[in-house]
Parts: sequence; structure tokens; C-alpha cells
Amino acid sequence: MEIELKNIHKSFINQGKQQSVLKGISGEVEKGEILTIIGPSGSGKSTILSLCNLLQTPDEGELYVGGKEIRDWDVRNLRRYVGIAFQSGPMMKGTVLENLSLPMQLQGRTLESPQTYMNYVGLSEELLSREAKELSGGQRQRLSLARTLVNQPSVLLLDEVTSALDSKAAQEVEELILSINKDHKTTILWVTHDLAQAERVGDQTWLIMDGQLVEAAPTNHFFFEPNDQRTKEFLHSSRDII
Ligand SMILES: Nc1ncnc2c1ncn2[C@@H]1O[C@H](COP(=O)(O)OP(=O)(O)OP(=O)(O)O)[C@@H](O)[C@H]1O
Repeated sequence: MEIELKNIHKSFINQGKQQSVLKGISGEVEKGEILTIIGPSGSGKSTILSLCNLLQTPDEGELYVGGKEIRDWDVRNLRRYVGIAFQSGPMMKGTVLENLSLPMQLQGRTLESPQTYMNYVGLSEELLSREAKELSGGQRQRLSLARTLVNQPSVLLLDEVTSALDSKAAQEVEELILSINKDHKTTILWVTHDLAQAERVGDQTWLIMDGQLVEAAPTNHFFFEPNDQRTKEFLHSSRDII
């Protein structure tokens, strides 16, 4: 098992009040599997991702990554093992090469053959000397994925990585992610608002509502024959909106 959550709780203090955001989440993700995580806005999906690479720590419960409890991981090693990419593909000031090299630079190393990474994600090598901020949304997202790949992560956490892109770029980035999964057996936890995408790419799907895991099932099963009434209602109302 690559990821295992056992009764995970997480609260935040917001405006002086304690807000319980995850209320006892338990679930498992196998090595090489793509888990799609769906649910209403504010239900706790991104918080689950943030626990898996120690951007946050759980208040209660156990979380195993690669068989090791999250609190036993050295943060720097964990972040090499678990890569994360966000909606906007955030870049620092500087060239594409500087941005791509960042993970190595942080380890005091140099990135060998940046061209290989550029080619892999479908970016021209000529872009290496350009300012990263000048890239289009789709190019930035490709670069952001390339940057996570530099560490050869076993797990990738994806938070709405295609939702800011036009449909062509979104499709291309989606295909890129599927080939990363296939080529490297990377385990992927993929938060998305796009239910059609969750259905297309997932092996397993979770529905999170109000900090609880309402339903976890193989993706086909989840979309065709959901068990829980709340899943049926969520799928129904979301499809109405689309
Ligand atoms: N670092 C934080 N500090 C305080 N509150 C937070 C923090 N991170 C998340 N929250 C709160 O936790 C709740 C769940 O947030 P989270 O981002 O996990 O939801 P989500 O399901 O990913 O939402 P969305 O689909 O809108 O991205 C929200 O009410 C949010 O305000």
C-alpha cells in the first residue's frame, strides 16, 4: 500500500473558532493507482493532499506514505518521494531552466539534461532560457509537472491542475499525467472538480463531504452504481450544473 489514512482528523482555527475540517478519514491507495478525489468546495479535499507531503500535520490518526508513518519521515526526503502540483502552476521569478532546476538547487545539486524533462512534457528546449512568467497557462502547468518529476517522485499530488486551462491544454495536460502514471508507475492523488475527468482518469474515486469520506469505490463502480444516497445526490446535482 502506498498511502494509508487511518482515522485522520484535522482542525484549523479560523477567526478565533476551531473548525473541524477532516473528521476521521480512513482509506488506502495502492502503488501505481490513480485516486480521484471529488466533493463540494471547502469539504477538505486539498487538506488531505497537504497532509500527504507535510504541508500540514494531522491532529489525530495515522498516515502512512510508502509504509512509513508521516511523522517518521524527514520532510526533505518526503518531498522528494511525494511531489505536488497546483492549479496555477506557480513559478518563481527567473528562467524556465532556473525553475526546472529548483528541486536540485535546493539540494545543492545541478540538474543534468534538463532537455530530457522538457521533451518528456512536450516543451521545446528553446524555452529553457525564457522567463517562466512568460509561459502560457498550459506551458506553465507542463513545466510545473516537469519540475516535480526531477525528483522522480513515487507519489504525485495534483490539486485542480487542469481547471485553469482551456479545454485543449487541459486535455493535453491530462494525457501527460496519464503517461507519467503509466511510464513510472507513479501513484496519483488527483483532486478535481471535473466529474467527467474524475471518471475518465481514476482507478478509485473518493467523495469527500464536510470532512468525511462518504464513499470510496473503484471509479467505474462509483459513477455507475454508487452505494451511498449522498453520492447519488452529489453526482446528480453536479451533472445538472454542468
Ligand atoms: N491553512 C488553513 N488555515 C485555516 N483554514 C484552512 C486552511 N486550509 C484549509 N482551511 C479551511 O478548511 C476547509 C477545507 O479546505 P480545503 O481547501 O481542504 O477544501 P477543498 O475541498 O479542497 O475546497 P476547494 O474545492 O474549494 O478547493 C475550508 O473551510 C478552508 O477555509
